[in-house]
Amino acid sequence: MDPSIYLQYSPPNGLPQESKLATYMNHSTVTPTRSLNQAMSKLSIEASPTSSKKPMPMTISGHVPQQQQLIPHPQPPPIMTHIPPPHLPPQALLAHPPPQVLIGEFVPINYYTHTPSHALIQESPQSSPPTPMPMPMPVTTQVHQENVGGTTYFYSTNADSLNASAVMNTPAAMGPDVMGVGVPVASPYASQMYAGPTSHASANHKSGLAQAFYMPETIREEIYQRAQDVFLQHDPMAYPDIPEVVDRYAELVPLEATGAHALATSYRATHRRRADHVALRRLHACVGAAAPGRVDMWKQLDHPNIVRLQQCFTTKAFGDHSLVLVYDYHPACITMLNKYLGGAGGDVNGFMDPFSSDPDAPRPYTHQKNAMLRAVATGQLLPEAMLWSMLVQLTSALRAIHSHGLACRTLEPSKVIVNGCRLRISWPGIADAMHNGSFDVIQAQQEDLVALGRLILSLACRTVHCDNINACMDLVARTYSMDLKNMLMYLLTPSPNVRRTITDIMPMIGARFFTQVEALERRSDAFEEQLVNEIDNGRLLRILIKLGIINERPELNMDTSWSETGDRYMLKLFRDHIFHSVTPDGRPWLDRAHVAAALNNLDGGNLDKVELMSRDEQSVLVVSYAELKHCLENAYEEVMAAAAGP
Ligand SMILES: Nc1ncnc2c1ncn2[C@@H]1O[C@H](COP(=O)(O)OP(=O)(O)OP(=O)(O)O)[C@@H](O)[C@H]1O
Repeated sequence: MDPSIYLQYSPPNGLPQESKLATYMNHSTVTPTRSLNQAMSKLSIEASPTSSKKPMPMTISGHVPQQQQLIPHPQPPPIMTHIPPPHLPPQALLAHPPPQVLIGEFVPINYYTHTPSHALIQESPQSSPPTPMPMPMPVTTQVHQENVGGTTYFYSTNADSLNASAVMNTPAAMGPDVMGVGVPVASPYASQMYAGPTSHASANHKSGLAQAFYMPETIREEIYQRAQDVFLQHDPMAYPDIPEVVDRYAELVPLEATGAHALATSYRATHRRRADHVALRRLHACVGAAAPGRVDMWKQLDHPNIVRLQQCFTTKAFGDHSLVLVYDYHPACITMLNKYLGGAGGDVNGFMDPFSSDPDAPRPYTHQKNAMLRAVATGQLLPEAMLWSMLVQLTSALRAIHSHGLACRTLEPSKVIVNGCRLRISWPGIADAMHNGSFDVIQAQQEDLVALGRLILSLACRTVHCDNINACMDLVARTYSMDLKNMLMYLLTPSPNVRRTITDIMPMIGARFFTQVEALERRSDAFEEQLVNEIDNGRLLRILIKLGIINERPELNMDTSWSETGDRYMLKLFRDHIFHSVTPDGRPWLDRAHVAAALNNLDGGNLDKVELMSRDEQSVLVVSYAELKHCLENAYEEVMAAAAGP
């Protein structure tokens, strides 16, 4: 706008020419998008409809507020107090999580506590997702101002905006229900609006709408634990014998304490170029080369219940002729032995090794029986559903291995790792890498089935000392179903004349496959829902980044007042509105729902109005989020253009 036009008008409570607000009103409406420019040309300017208000011709991207918005505020707020627009619920980004209930580790049916849906409605009646609005066109408009109790209010008015509002209220814009023809109308801004929680998530699993916005504690804990594991710093001086670099890998950290005469050692390492983590299994002084054919077959095997073998190489970096196998690294995993069987001691009750030199140590049979009875008495036996879940996962892994013409040969509690409710066979292919001689694969596969039976029996009795099969089966029969007992009997009693296959036990698992599938579906629902929230959080973060880049920028293109004038001044006031609002008695008003709602409205660029008060509390500007979004886009484009250079 030509400043002379502005100077012609000097209202009694008008803005001084150098006012920052005036610089906003003077701002250019050149929009960053071509379509908006084209739309602008179709719009016309109309005179102010209300004679009581003083027209100030200016160019502003905005819309005529509804009639009631033009009526002066009867009691203008004496201080900067903003009432939060109640349209949108807060996002997960912005608050501490409420407590969650962990339900079932292996059968993760429910990640949330249940609450009837009426509770949700009471808690936050205005939490429905906003109606996406069409993008306002930058139009030449008129601004009215009025002074109420010493505060000047500015409104933009324009007949075209009224038309825009009218368009908003057409049946087509209101969606299929209003139109009554069932034709959904897609909003071009749907991707920018928070869609709210899904009905199945909020109605079935949560104890309040607030929980819809925060990640369930179980998921958060799992993810934090993994991150913690990955970012754990190790002192390189603590492992002086470990080489700095082994082949393409560096930063080796032992995964376990090993004795001086260990035959194998495991490390976490980092790929020097890709920077991702891997798990290395080093076989000490392994002179014979690995059987290349079978190791290659293991590399082909990609299964969710088997740790993937990436490569295998020999090295002298450790001072001997070591064979190193490289596997995918699964952070924060724990061996089944440590998790369910009490670690190296071998049972969950922490009894001593029955073969120890201690004369008071219980003898194997007594020890075994005591361990089992103690587990029953103290309620430490695992739920049957969990055992079936493990059986399904391990059976699935063995099925993949056997169908590749391989045999596991190392299925034991210390060679299965657990991550949450996922089991994986760890260090697969080690036996084939160590012994390159030929062996009977069919026989080895039969032994895998027995090993599977022993593993499940150990878990059922919560002890690795399962040599007395009869006593163990007794316990299983007393505690678990006949189906489980029959399955274990089948696995543990090989018949020399009958060749069994892993598929033979599938009918014995039967409908429990469905239970497992349902549990996984529920788990994936829970994760998907969190993903939706995180996508929205990312959107809010991006808009915050844009605001941060613009607000308080010391200078742009040698203009030191850039961030304080024009569009940027509006954004500064908006930043105050979001983050620096105060209560009527002057205390900071900290409402994260307000922050999230304001950012969502800004991102959506809808036509709702927001009152922005200048810091001297002399003026209040009533603008739509659409205008603010326009200001944001303009200012950000300016910064980007400056960053790109001439
Ligand atoms: N792929 C993997 N990713 C991350 N950690 C793993 C992986 N495989 C195994 N681990 C972890 O490495 C550690 C050592 O595993 P390892 O199999 O060497 O255990 P172990 O009981 O000491 O067996 P062994 O006596 O045969 O060495 C365990 O804590 C296990 O959780």
